[in-house]
Amino acid sequence: MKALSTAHLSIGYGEKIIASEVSLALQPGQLICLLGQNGVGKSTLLRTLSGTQTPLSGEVMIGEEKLSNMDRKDLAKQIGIITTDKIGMSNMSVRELVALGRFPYTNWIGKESTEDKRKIQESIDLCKINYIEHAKLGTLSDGQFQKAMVARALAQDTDFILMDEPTAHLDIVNRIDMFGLFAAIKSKTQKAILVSTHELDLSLQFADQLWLMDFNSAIVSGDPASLIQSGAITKIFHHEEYEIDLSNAKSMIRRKK
Ligand SMILES: Nc1ncnc2c1ncn2[C@@H]1O[C@H](COP(=O)(O)OP(=O)(O)OP(=O)(O)O)[C@@H](O)[C@H]1O
Repeated sequence: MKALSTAHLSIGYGEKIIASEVSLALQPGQLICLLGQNGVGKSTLLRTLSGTQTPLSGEVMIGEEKLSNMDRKDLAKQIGIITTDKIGMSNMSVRELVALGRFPYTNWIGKESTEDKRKIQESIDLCKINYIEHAKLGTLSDGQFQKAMVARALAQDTDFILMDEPTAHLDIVNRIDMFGLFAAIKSKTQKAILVSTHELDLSLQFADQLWLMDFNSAIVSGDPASLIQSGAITKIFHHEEYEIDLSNAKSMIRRKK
């Protein structure tokens, strides 16, 4: 499996540059959390890495191949993206949503092959949503819906899964559950997962690497322990009156004995 990487990448909108000279790589089997304050550009970076937004300059690549040279269907076989957009298909069942992940593989009639059926079932099993397989999307809780969206991305069977704030609106139990799911997917499938999130404590606990975005600064990457030690994390969440105490951050959540 190849890496998703960037070279001399600038991201933004027209004259508005959000980040430039971005040099990052997402490797197979890695769970990376992208952290930063509201409005710093996390969604913009995720969209650009997924090929849904055009870079201002520079390139995003899979191995040696430029995303800009790939057609949409090939790209959809390599990168899956889950955004916070609520899809307006409340009458669709969970299984039907997951099956949508197979769209880059199905033929023009859209008929499911044995392989499609197997991938759909595997994804539903891994996300442990069998009990709501036939439920309509409109009847799901936010947590159930998010898991169904992850299952859809899994069914798409891409090497890279990018997620934009997948735990927004979830309670603490479901947030832990989601991050546990990402870790399980990573270990079982060796897929590369990039999650944009505001969950600092869970990111420190579960991520192999963090990418830290700050205004008017280069994106900093590294493993959680070294970024705590270097002060890089407290720097991006600076506040005039408060400071983040990370001395116990990694021990907030513990696996039960
Ligand atoms: N379509 C757009 N056109 C112009 N500017 C935009 C557009 N979308 C976002 N922006 C701006 O780009 C900047 C980065 O936005 P982005 O949504 O990437 O931030 P974010 O880090 O994901 O924020 P949050 O944590 O609040 O979701 C913001 O200043 C935002 O206003």
